[in-house]
Amino acid sequence: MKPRSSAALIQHKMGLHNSHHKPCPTHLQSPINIHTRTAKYDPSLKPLKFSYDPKTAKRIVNVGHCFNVEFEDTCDRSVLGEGPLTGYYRLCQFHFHWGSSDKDGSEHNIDGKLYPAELHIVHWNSKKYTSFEEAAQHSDGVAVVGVFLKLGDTNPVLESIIQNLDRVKTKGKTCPFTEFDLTDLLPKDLNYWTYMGSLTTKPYFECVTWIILQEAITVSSEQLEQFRRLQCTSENENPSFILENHRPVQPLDHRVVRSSCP
Ligand SMILES: NS(=O)(=O)c1ccc(NCc2ccco2)cc1
Ligand SMILES: [Zn+2]
Repeated sequence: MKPRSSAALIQHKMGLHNSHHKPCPTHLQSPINIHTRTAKYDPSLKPLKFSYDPKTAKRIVNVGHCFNVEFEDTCDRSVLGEGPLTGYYRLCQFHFHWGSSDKDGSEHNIDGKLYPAELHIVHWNSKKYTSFEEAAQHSDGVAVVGVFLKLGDTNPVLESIIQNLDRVKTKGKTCPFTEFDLTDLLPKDLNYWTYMGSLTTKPYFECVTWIILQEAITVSSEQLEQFRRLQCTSENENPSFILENHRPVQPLDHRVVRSSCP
């Protein structure tokens, strides 16, 4: 790259490196492709600390573009702490993203590799804010743990969720779902990548500290088929199915992905 003159350097530093003299906006959108060789090991990153109370599991809701497993989040009984976070974040729900075939479905990619599905465990900063909706308006408001699902044997813990899906087949339906230990769904190895990003569905707020686990959990092809039998229509409409609900990857811009291990 040709050397910059001092004037051009100053302009560049001030972000005036374009003709219309406005700094070009950087987007902090998610998901992204994680280029593992460019991720930077950060020894100051702490191990993740999951403190989930199975009694806070409440219900499963078909929200139209996916299903949410919701938790009681009126107090700090199930929280995620440490890791890249300051303080602890309160668990509010988890959900999945999947594709119309086993060839794609995850939102984040690893070195361009797509997984057939991705689990998102959603938490919000209950020390500073009073609800998820309020927290989602702030850059330090939300923390989402992403876990890849890879094709393999039937996952018995996933099965305990999937066996309820015929009770929430259509949009808006709910069913009780209690006494669930979410830590049973996590992989053994809790090493992670982390970066600042956004919600991957409307309203796409740039409020998320993303924490992507490096080890995947398994899901069988038959279990993925059950996800695709959920309907995005309500019970009195002609049925159409949630065949896929994953967002394409977004530009990384100047963001750096950090890794908890070298
Ligand atoms: N896929 S995800 O984990 O990034 C995610 C998580 C949560 C919401 N919530 C959507 C919402 C409602 C009010 C404000 O925001 C949307 C997307
Ligand atoms: Zn999600």
